[in-house]
Amino acid sequence: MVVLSPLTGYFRHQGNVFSNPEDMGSLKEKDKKPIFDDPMVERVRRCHLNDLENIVPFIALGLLFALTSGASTTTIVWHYRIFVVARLLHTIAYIGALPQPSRALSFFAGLVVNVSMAVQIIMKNWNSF
Ligand SMILES: N[C@@H](CCC(=O)N[C@@H](CS)C(=O)NCC(=O)O)C(=O)O
Repeated sequence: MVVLSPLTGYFRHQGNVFSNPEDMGSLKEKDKKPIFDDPMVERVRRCHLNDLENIVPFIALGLLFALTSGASTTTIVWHYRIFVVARLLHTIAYIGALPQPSRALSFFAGLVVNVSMAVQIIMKNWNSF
């Protein structure tokens, strides 16, 4: 997820795809137009947004899971491992425009981990709510 911001910047500079006038200083006057529909820049931005939708909840759930669920260390670590691999594969599938269902499967693997942790946290702490 952290790499996707610089990757967006890389594709912006590669194709002179800037969205703000102040970013276009090096361009000729006729080329100084904001561009919001470059396929590669938008792809990386969608991938970044999808990471935010999934990794931010994972951080909160992963912490609560480790601290409150009572699950064994092995169970916790395997949830983390599967999530990390799933999200790396999701990024590779998205940025590489790999054929579906590669991206969908990696997305669902990460989602299952988040749902599994959420369910276990709720079940363990139900009486404390
Ligand atoms: N916000 C997502 C919700 C569903 C989702 O995350 N789907 C996965 C698997 S198909 C995905 O990679 N969506 C593409 C995206 O978020 O740009 C969307 O708009 O698609």
